[in-house]
Amino acid sequence: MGFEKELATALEAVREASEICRKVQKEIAGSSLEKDDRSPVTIADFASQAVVCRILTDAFPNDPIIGEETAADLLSDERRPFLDRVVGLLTPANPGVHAETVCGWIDAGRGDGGDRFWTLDPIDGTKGFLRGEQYAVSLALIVDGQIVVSLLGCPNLSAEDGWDRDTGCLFSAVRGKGATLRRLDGSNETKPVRVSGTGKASAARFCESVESGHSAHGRSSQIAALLGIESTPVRLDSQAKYGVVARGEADAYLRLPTKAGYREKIWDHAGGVLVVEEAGGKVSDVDGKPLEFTHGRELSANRGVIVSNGLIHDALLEAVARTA
Ligand SMILES: Nc1ncnc2c1ncn2[C@@H]1O[C@H](COP(=O)(O)O)[C@@H](O)[C@H]1OP(=O)(O)O
Ligand SMILES: [Mg+2]
Ligand SMILES: [Mg+2]
Ligand SMILES: [Mg+2]
Repeated sequence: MGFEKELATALEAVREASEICRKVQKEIAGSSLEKDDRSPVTIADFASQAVVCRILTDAFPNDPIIGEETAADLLSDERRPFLDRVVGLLTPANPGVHAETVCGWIDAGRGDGGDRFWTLDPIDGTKGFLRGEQYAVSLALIVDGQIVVSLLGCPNLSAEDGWDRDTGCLFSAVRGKGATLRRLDGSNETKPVRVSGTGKASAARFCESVESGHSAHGRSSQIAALLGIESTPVRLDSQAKYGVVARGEADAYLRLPTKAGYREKIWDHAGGVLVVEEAGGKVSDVDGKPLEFTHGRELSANRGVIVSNGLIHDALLEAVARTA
C-alpha cells in the first residue's frame, strides 16, 4: 500500500499546525502554564493538537490518535482565559468555532493503540519552543506495530542549500520509499534525505538534548571519550535531532536513560525514527533492540534510544555497554 492519502493528509496537518506554532512563538510571553507533572505546555501545544486531530479525523474517522495533550488541562475556571486563547488561534481557519468543539478536537488525541493508529506530539521540545529555539511537530502512523508514515515539522530548522533560512523544514518518510525534505511553506518541491557516510566512530559528530534531565550528558561524554571523539556534541531540543542525523549534519543522537528512570513516550520518537531509517540510518534502544511501538503510550520494553547513520551503530552500542 502506498499510503498516499495518509501522507498528503499528514503533510497538510503538520503544515497547518506548524504555522500556528510559529505565530505563537513570535508573541510567546504569558502563553504557557504548568501541567500536573510540572512540565510546561503552551496555547500552541493545544492548538497544534486540535488542528492535527481535526484534519486526521476528517480524513480517517476510524483511526485512533494517541496525542500528548488532553483538554482536561484546560477545563478549570482559572484556565478559561487560556482556553479562550487556544480557541482564538483556531478561529481564523474555523470562524465561530466554540470551546467545546476545540476541546473535542484535542481529545480526539486520547485514543488507544491497536492495529492501526496515529501518534502525535503537537509540540515536541516545548522547553526549546519557549526559549525561541528548536522544536518539532511530530506525527506518525503505526500499522501492525510498524511505523509506516512519519513526519517532522521543524519550523526553526533551516532548509539547507540556498532555501530560505527562515522557512523551516518538513521531513517525511514512507516505509520502503525513502525520506524526503520539503520547505515548511506551501512549496511541494522535495529533496531526498540521506545520512552521513562517517564510518569511523572517532570522527562522529554527536547531537544531544539541551536539557540534561532528559538524557545523561555525563555518560555521553564518557562514551565519546571511549570512542576517541574530540568534537563537542551539538545540543538542540526536540526530535529536530532525528532530522539533523537523517540529513547527515550529525552522525548520532544519544538519548541515554537518566537516574530518574523516565519511560520514553511513543510520540517523542515515532515521527523521527522512520525518517532516520528511510534516510539509511539506524535506531535502537541502548541494548540494541528495536523500539517497540506496541505497548500503548510508552516505550516500556526499551531503555534509552540510540540513533545513528548506521555505519557507527555497533561501535556506539559497544561503548554504551562499556559505560553501563
Ligand atoms: N524527564 C524527561 N525525560 C526525558 N524526556 C522528557 C522528560 N520530560 C519531558 N520529556 C520530553 O523530552 C522531549 C524533549 O527532549 P529534548 O528536547 O531534550 O530532546 C520532549 O518530548 C519532552 O516532552 P515535550 O513534548 O513535552 O517537550
Ligand atoms: Mg510536553
Ligand atoms: Mg515530546
Ligand atoms: Mg510535546
